[in-house]
Amino acid sequence: MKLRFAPSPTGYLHVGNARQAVANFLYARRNGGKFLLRIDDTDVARSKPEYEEGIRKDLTWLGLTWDEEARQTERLDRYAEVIEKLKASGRLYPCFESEEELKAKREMRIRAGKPPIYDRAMLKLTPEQRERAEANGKVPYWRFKLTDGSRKWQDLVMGDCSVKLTAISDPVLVRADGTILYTLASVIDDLDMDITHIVRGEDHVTNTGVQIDIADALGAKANHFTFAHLPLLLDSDGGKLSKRLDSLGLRSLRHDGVEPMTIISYLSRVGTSEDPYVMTMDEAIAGYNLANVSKSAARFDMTQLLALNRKALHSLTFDQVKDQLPKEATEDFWNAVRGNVDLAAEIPHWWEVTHGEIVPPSQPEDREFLQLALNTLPEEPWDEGTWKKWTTALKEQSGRKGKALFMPLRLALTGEDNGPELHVLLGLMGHERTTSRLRDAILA
Ligand SMILES: Nc1ncnc2c1ncn2[C@@H]1O[C@H](COP(=O)(O)OP(=O)(O)OP(=O)(O)O)[C@@H](O)[C@H]1O
Repeated sequence: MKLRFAPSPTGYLHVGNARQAVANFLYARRNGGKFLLRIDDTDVARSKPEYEEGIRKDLTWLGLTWDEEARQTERLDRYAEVIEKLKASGRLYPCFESEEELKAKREMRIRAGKPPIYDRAMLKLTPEQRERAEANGKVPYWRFKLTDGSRKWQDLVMGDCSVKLTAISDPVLVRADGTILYTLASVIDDLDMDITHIVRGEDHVTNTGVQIDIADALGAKANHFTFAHLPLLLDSDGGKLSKRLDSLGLRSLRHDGVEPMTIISYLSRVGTSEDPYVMTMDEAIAGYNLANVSKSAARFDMTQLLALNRKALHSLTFDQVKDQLPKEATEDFWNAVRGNVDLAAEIPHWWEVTHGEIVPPSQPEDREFLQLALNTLPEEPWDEGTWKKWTTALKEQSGRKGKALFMPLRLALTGEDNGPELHVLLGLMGHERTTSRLRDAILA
């Protein structure tokens, strides 16, 4: 068994692309198969080395490893060979119509109530007509003659699938400048590289019908590949994700401090009936099952991802998280804040709270209470009982309790209306910082 993830380096990966990478990887590993990374860079105008580098970096960060890799632009000689064969067999046929001519034809067909598919006029071109066109300086591009019928397959996610080839225009597979299109290059690669399972987005269903036809023309046996088309992942408003717009990009999730295993766990369960929980990679592999993937589009739920990430961060030990913490951070600090952050990007703020500077918000109606808090703050040395001693005294002298007692203190000491336990933070902040913060809050 061998699977592949074949992104085009035309942008940075978003969570939708990542869903496919994760599905291919987990499925391959679950079944003892191989996993190949193939960079589909035949679209030279849009492909960029920095995107390719970005893709590798994001996949590596996620913890996905691949056994082989390939790049389409390194296989151009092989493609040329196959293209010649398809031309010789007549399956690739030369076309000379311009964009404008094709547009006019499409409009005519629509007016005549016919589907706007290519009429195969160029199939009837005589050798003389072709010579004349070339003598006039026209260079052909090449279409693939689809068979007249439907291509069917049993999809691991979508079930029975069928694509009616008579309802599709013969696809252009070679441009006038001789460059190959993705649709053909990808079939040649999948055959040459012994890919057995093609797991990709639902946007490829029509391509699959065409590609089965191409694979057949290249001599592949029936049902050579097993297909699984996973529904697209939409943003929370149901909108399309786009590599070009960098929407929900892996890079930005990484920079915000989402843990890679949060993403793997989430993506392995999104669009299934099973709830995600924070898994190890081994658990994700062992529990992955394409049969659980729903046929309908799934929405990416940031709130759910953050809740999962909070749990993932909570479970990290000081040693595991050290690299993401401020340089001087201690284990006590991590233990105090670890249950209260959704994103690692929030950690520096808590470091400022316990060891740096913050500007407390103004609480004019609580100034007197804060002054009382300052007056009753126990002198050093502090110990485990200091918080209790302080708040008991404060409670007695102010007559406050519950939220009225704790919220002004929390706001004055941390600048936030929620966060780690105050008694733990107090110990980390120390007497001097606590005093000056209360003073600042009184003056704010
Ligand atoms: N929103 C999405 N949800 C799930 N899978 C997706 C989504 N968008 C793309 N994919 C899948 O990601 C894989 C990588 O494809 P590709 O690199 O062509 O991405 P793309 O986002 O479609 O790129 P482009 O915008 O350049 O066409 C394919 O399997 C494709 O089906």
